[in-house]
Amino acid sequence: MFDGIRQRVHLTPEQICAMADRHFGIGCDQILLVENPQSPDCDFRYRIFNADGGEVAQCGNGARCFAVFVRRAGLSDKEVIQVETQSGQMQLRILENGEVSVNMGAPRFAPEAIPFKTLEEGPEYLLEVHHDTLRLAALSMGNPHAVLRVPDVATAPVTQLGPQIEKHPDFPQRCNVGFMEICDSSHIRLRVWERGAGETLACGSNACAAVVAGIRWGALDPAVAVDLPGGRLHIQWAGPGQAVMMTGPAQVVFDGTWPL
Ligand SMILES: N[C@@H](CCC[C@H](N)C(=O)O)C(=O)O
Repeated sequence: MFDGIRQRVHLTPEQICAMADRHFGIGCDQILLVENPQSPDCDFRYRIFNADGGEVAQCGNGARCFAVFVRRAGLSDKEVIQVETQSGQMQLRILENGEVSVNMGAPRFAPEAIPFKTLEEGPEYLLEVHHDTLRLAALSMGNPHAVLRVPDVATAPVTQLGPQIEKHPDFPQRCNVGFMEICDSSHIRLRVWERGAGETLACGSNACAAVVAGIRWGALDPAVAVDLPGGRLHIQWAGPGQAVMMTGPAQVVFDGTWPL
């Protein structure tokens, strides 16, 4: 059980993100707040906040970082850590090489589960954006994702189209937008415009969404290496109803304390 919360402080997520910026001079993409779990099967529970202070249900990078944080702080020596999140129970496994493998759960495609406004469910949708019609996949990894295929990720219009798709009225809870270049059937390059955070160096849940979309389009194998600006992830998906497995590193950047 987690016994780290000794003092309750009343800060809003916006205040925490702003303090992180002020004290550490960084732009945080997400912050995780750790709590005691409700289920006896779980070791920890955490809540996830985007840089804009909005609470969200899923964060693949956060899951890997959390596993490394727990091990480093000596909070658990279990090989598999069970955590509760808003998107359900997740298993985080620390591998011998220090990387973390995360069971990200099964993707969901039902439009109301994403949520995405469309008349029919499909592996691909057409979305009108500023007089252009874009082809994209829409799916949920516990949080909403759109994935577009681009010829060259380096020149993809991430900062132009990303915010427009993120806030498109057909995504009523907004979405994370991935721009995927398929190098070959087991290797993609990806840049992500994240809901509530803008373009980030990596997004684990969008990496899962991109690989799932590519597999459904018949363009990718069940195991794919995903190169993001921040590093490489390995994603595996065996098909509908199966959980997506994400494996990759997490690196400690610094420790800090806030005088409250
Ligand atoms: N911005 C996302 C939540 C964070 C995703 C994360 N960076 C990841 O690695 O999966 C959202 O609003 O859903």
